[in-house]
Amino acid sequence: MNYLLLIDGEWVPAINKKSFKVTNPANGEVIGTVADGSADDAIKAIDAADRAFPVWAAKTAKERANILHKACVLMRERIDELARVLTLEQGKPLTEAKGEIMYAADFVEWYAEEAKRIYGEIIPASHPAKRLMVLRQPVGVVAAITPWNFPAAMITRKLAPALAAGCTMVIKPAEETPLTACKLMEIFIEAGVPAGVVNLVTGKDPQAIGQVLLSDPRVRKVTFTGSTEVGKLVMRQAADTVKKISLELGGHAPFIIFEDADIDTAAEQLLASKFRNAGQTCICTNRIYVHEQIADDFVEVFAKKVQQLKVGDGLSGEVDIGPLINEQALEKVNKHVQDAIAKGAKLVTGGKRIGGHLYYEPTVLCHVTDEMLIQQEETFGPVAPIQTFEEEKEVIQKANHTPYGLAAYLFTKDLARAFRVAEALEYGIVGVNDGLPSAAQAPFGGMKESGIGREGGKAGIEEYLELKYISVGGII
Ligand SMILES: NC(=O)c1ccc[n+]([C@@H]2O[C@H](COP(=O)([O-])OP(=O)(O)OC[C@H]3O[C@@H](n4cnc5c(N)ncnc54)[C@H](O)[C@@H]3O)[C@@H](O)[C@H]2O)c1
Ligand SMILES: O=C[C@H](O)CS(=O)(=O)O
Repeated sequence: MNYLLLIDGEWVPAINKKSFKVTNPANGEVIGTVADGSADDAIKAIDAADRAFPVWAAKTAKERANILHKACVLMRERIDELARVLTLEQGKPLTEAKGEIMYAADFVEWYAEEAKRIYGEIIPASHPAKRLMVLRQPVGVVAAITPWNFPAAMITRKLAPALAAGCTMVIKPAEETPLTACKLMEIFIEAGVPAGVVNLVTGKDPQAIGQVLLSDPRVRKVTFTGSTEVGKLVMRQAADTVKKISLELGGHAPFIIFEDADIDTAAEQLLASKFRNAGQTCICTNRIYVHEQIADDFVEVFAKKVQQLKVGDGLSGEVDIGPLINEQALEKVNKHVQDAIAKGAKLVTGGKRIGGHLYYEPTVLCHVTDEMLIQQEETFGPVAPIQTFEEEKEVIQKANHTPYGLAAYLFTKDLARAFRVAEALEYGIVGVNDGLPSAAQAPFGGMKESGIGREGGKAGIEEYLELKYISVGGII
């Protein structure tokens, strides 16, 4: 697979004619090459998006919706091809990759429908000769910067509402997973997206491309998904031209299991929340709080399930956990495990690298304390650190004691406690007896240093719209 940049409806080489290799994290093999775009290519892409904006914005909602519906159909028809490329470059098991493609297509379907419901308002005037109204209009050219862990869904979660609203877009995908982005562009072109409406600038140097996307005054909106560290940098750079901004950043999810919870259900849901994508999702559980009354039983049940997990190449059949994305990621995971053990945690299962490549054993630690790095930093790997608690108020304080505020989980059969605790948790997403809350029709996003804005659901399209208030006088 060898791809170029998509600019103004054409696949073109980078101006510097450079390209870079894409490798399979399961074995290090080269699986393709893509253009190594730079600042000059980003400028050309913005030129194209700027030219295309008035024409795309002038299309009817139905015309935009029809194209999005077609793209969704094509994604679902090509799920096997898309999922295989996604697993090859990102590493997740094929079943998870297919799940991601379905999830990504759901955003396209949802916003194909929402495109036709961008309603305005008529406001009762306080003067008889006036008429007050509000229009919702597309923001304009959007820059999208996306991460490697969900290379399809993190693009369509932005592209679909932006196109539905009438915006045009320049996308810079993660350098680790550009091929899925290229495949998606082929689909949107085939679905009928006109030249220049969506542009793709791949590159090994995100800073050079980002610098242009974040400073060009023609870009009126930046939507970023990635680490909190880079998100802060993006926010600073976007401030100089006062761009609208959406940030979907890091998380550090607490998973609270009360004494009345069903142990097997909580263990199954924790397995899903913790080990999906080898623990490389922004809403993966990162801290586990089990009530002291059930802690021993829970750890025994959970550890047995973890030991059943199969680790290997995501393309090789029945695998539950694929490789981590790169050496740095694996080193961080191992650092968290070794730090915890050095500070008194007990290793229940796992705890080491497997073989010569980027595989790490699914790991459970108990007797974890707040002083350990794993309780403070986003691990982004297959490690489940467990500590106990006694009182509801205590565990809520612990759960909220973090700069992050993306997702949290609680398990109880007590309805009053479910609402009391869910309302007290300082997180944008709360799973109550549910370890997998994400859905295209729901608003996804965080509080505090986990982000600004929401993606998905009704809220997700507002990020790409400007409200215009029109006051008409002299109507006698
Ligand atoms: N909240 C969410 O919805 C969500 C979803 C997925 C991932 N994430 C978070 O993303 C992180 C993992 O993804 P990642 O490793 O790709 O994050 P990252 O911040 O390293 O990179 C994200 C994107 O930013 C680009 N980038 C990096 N430095 C840049 C710069 N100086 N200027 C412009 N762009 C730059 C990268 O090339 C990539 O496209 C985790 O923290 C995870 O929690 C959050
Ligand atoms: O990692 C970030 C994704 O947003 C996770 S999810 O697939 O949306 O739950």
